[in-house]
Amino acid sequence: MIPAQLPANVALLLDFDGTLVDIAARPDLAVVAPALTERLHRLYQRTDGALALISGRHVSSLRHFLPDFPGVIAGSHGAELSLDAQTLETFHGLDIDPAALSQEAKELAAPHPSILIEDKPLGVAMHYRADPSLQSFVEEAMQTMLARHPGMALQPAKMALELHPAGFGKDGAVARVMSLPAFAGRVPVYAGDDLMDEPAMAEVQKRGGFGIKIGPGDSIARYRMDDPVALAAWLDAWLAASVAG
Ligand SMILES: O=P(O)(O)OC[C@H]1O[C@H](O[C@H]2O[C@H](CO)[C@@H](O)[C@H](O)[C@H]2O)[C@H](O)[C@@H](O)[C@@H]1O
Repeated sequence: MIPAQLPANVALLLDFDGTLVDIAARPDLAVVAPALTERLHRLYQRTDGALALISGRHVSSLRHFLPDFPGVIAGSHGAELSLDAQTLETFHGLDIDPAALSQEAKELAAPHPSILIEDKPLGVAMHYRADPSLQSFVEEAMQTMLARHPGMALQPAKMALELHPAGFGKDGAVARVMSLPAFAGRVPVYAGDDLMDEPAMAEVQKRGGFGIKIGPGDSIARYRMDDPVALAAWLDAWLAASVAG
């Protein structure tokens, strides 16, 4: 079911992969349409700045794809917060050596060259999208990494498993963003496509807002849309109606 409209005083919280852009073969191959950049600027203006990306990606990856994004970015599953291009705050208290994690993951994945290791500043991800039959192998390898790194946790993603600081998730990211001045007192609406988005859906619905699940799969979100194209069209219609009204 598609929501009839957005609340007048909405805070828009948006996931990136699978929600604003289509899922791609590899993380670096995500494609940002020029219309998306323009849409995000208009949403930022229409919400008086209450626009945030809430992503499993790290902030610098999101700024690479959306260099002019005007809103707030909560990255790395809520362990990072960036209010603008000049600021980046991290919240974990761990001593993380990303190069060592990357090397370790590469060694564990070495028997299967189709596994992709994604370097992340606060962890590492192992992707098996190129060969989904390697899911169990990846799960086992990442369990090995988890056992070696106290304070870290595993986060399943689409055709991937990520090691990242424990105690962080998108529900915490939503709570942190909603406490910022531009967001406080507004009705949070969250759109996401993945399992890792479900805690965020729960958090916004607990706060009187609603979630929108993008694509197939079980979800506690009150609403659903087929794909990023459907979400984009719905947001554009809301922006157009705002101008007309
Ligand atoms: O929270 P998100 O913004 O949705 O980010 C979640 C993870 O997305 C990326 O991986 C996923 O998208 C890739 C590109 O479409 C795809 O190739 C991969 O299979 C998906 O799992 C990203 O690479 C991760 O770091 C994010 O945590």
